[in-house]
Amino acid sequence: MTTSLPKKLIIATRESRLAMWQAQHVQARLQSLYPDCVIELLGMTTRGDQILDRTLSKVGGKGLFVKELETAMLDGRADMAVHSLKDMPMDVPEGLQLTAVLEREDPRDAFVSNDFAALNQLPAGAVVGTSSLRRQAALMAQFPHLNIKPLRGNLDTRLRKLDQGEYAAIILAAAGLKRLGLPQRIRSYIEPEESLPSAGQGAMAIEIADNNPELAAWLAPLNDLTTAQAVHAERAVSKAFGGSCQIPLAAHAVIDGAQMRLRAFIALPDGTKIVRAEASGPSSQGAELSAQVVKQLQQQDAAAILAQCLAETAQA
Ligand SMILES: NCc1[nH]cc(CCC(=O)O)c1CC(=O)O
Repeated sequence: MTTSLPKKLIIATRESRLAMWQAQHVQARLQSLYPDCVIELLGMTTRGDQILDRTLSKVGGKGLFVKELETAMLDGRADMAVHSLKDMPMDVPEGLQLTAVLEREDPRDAFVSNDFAALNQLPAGAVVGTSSLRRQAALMAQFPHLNIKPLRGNLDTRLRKLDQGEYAAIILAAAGLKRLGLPQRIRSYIEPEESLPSAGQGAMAIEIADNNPELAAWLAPLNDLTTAQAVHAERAVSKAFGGSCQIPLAAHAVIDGAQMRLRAFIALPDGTKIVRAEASGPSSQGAELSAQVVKQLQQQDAAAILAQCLAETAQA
C-alpha cells in the first residue's frame, strides 16, 4: 500500500435504528483498525423511509432506500455507505461499487407475536403482517387459512403496530431484531424449509465510489469471504429474474466447509404456485451454482410466473 488512509472518513447511513446500528458497527470496526482516522456518520432520510403508506413493490422497490446515500457519495459528501444487502438493487449504479460484505447475522425469518408461539399455532383468519411478497407466498402456500396484511415501516414501527393489536403476528428478519437487542421478541424461527430467505438477508455491505481502489483496499479486512461467496451466488439468482421486490423470489446459500448449497424459489404472490431449485458444489463455484439454479427455475416455467407477477403489480 503506497497511499495513506485519509484523515477523515464519512459513512452515509439511513437514520432508522437498524441502519444506525449497522453504520456504527462499521465505524467501530474501522476505528479499531485505523485508530488515527476520524470516522463520522452522515445520517440521511431516504424516499423509502418517507413513503410508509404503500407497499414497497408498488412504489418502486429497493432503490428507494439507497439513492440518497449514493448521491452523497457521488457528490463527495460521503466516502462510503453502509446498507442491508437485502435492500440493495442487483445493479449498482455507474460510478459506484459494493466492496466489503460483512459477516452475516442469522439469515432466517422470525415469527413475532404476543399471543402465539409459532406459525402453526395461528387460528384460521389470523392477521399476519408482512409486506414481503416472498414471505407472503411462502406463508400462503403452507397456511392458506391465514390473512396476510401489509406491514411497512422500520422495525420499531412494525413492532408497535403488532403491540397495538393490528396483527396476530408479524414476520421480520431475525437479523434486525438481534442487532437491535430485541431477540426476546422472536417467538420462533422460521426455518429456510418453511420460508426461504431473500438474497442477502442478514448481511451488510459497504458501497464506495468505484474510482477509489485505495479505499477499497483499506476496507478489505472487513470483508467476510464466506458471506461474500454466499450472497454473490444469491444475488446472481435474483438478478437473473430482474432483482426487484415485485416478485416473490427467494435465494439462499449455506456454506459448510468448502461446500455451498444454494436454494431458490420463485412464486405467485398468493402462494398457489411455487417452483423450487437447488444446487450444491464447491463454494468457490457460486456463479456456476447460481446458473444451475436459474436454469432449473426456467425449466419450470419461471418466465410465466414472472410475467404474471409483473402483470398483477401493474394492475394494483
Ligand atoms: N426490507 C427491510 C429490511 N432490510 C433489512 C432488514 C433486516 C436485516 C437484514 O436482513 O439484514 C429488514 C427488515 C426485515 O426484513 O424484517
